[in-house]
Amino acid sequence: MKPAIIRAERVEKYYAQPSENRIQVISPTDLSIAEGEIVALLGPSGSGKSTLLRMLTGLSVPSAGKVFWHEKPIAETEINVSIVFQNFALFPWLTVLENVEAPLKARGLDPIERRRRSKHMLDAVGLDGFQAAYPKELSGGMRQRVGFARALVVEPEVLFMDEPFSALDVLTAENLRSELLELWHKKTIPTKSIFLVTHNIEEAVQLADRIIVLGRNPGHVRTDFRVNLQHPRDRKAHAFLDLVDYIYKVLTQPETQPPALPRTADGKRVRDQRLMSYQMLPHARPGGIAGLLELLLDHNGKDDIYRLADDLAFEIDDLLPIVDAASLLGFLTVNEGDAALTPIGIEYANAEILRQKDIFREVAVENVLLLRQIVRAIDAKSDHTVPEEFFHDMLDEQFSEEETQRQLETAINWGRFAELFDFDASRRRFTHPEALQMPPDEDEVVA
Ligand SMILES: Nc1ncnc2c1ncn2[C@@H]1O[C@H](COP(=O)(O)OP(=O)(O)OP(=O)(O)O)[C@@H](O)[C@H]1O
Repeated sequence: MKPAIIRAERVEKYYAQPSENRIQVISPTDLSIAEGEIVALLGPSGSGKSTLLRMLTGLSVPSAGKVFWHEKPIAETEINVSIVFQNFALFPWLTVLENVEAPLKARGLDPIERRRRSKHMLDAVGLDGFQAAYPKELSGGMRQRVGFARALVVEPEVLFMDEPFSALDVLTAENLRSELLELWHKKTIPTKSIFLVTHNIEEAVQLADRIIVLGRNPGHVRTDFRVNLQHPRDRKAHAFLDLVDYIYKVLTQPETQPPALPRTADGKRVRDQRLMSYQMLPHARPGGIAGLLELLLDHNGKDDIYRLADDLAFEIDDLLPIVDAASLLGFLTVNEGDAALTPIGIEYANAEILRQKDIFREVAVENVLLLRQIVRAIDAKSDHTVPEEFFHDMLDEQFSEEETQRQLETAINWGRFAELFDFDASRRRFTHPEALQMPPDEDEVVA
């Protein structure tokens, strides 16, 4: 095996919370990127893909562990990487040519040389003739070509890409992917390795020599394997589909053997989200859950999750939260990448909307601690209202601020659908579902 260009040794990332606790985003992880390979990093939303990319590129300092560039600590050496972002991240006030020249200017290259190199790179990505255009005049696909040209013009040893094709339409993305592969295989670019973060399984199998799949809570490597398929890869070939299916299985299979609970260097308590008192609610809407169950019913109550995603033209990131939510509520079970309806799931899929609400209410209270607590708190209060802040403060012991907001949004959404409670957005209070509109506070009354 070729020597590593970048090597991460037991890197981890955690974030401090207002309390003593810390949120562990990445548990201690070893990972290396070697010369000559395209590595794809897959994983569900929130598994820490971007966080890992940022640590490998030196953009973010690990909370513990080390990252080496050619075996030297990354902070102590000059590294040669560039990153292509999902949202292009171009400078809108600069022309296409000036955007591509920008990193060379930052590296102090003289104007003639930087213009020569930039024009050459614009030609290579098919943008000759667009040098004087501004980003806003270009389509998404063209903008991302500029993104590629700007990343490649510095001749990075490792090219990092964070979901570079996901903001593009299917055909444009396909086109750019094959052009990138061509540049790579024909060695038009001197880049020695490519590291791609994606949530698109087929994209990973199409491009990568090696695929790493992350799991969540906290982020950790679930599998890391080589893809030994010849290029160009045939998406319909058995070997291709087998790999796609395998990755789906890994992503949908519950992890029965959790890795050891991490410890921080200074001995502070690190929370493992698996051991939290609140389970993380998957962000799915009741309508989406019902849609999935109905589709499964049409498929005789059981099907491969990969096939379901294909039927729905969903990407795994869109489908997984719905599958997770349906599983949490007891509507289906997941085994070896297959989802199967449970008896209550079958009843739900066949029911009319009012009966669906009744069933949802029962299973939600039974299975979701947060909803149970909200209902109990409303019942216990004489005015039958509870401030959102109360639950916010409990949740943010365990989740980031952003995730706390998302958890509350999902709880409100589910609670409203099941008519367990209502939410008064102006007062930020949970209320009884049949509560009469409260009169405004006296000081809010305008005389
Ligand atoms: N500053 C922060 N403070 C607390 N938690 C954070 C912070 N930044 C990120 N996180 C958490 O880290 C986790 C991993 O985030 P990250 O963006 O790396 O995941 P991802 O796999 O790239 O997700 P996606 O596919 O949705 O982009 C998330 O749960 C996120 O809420």
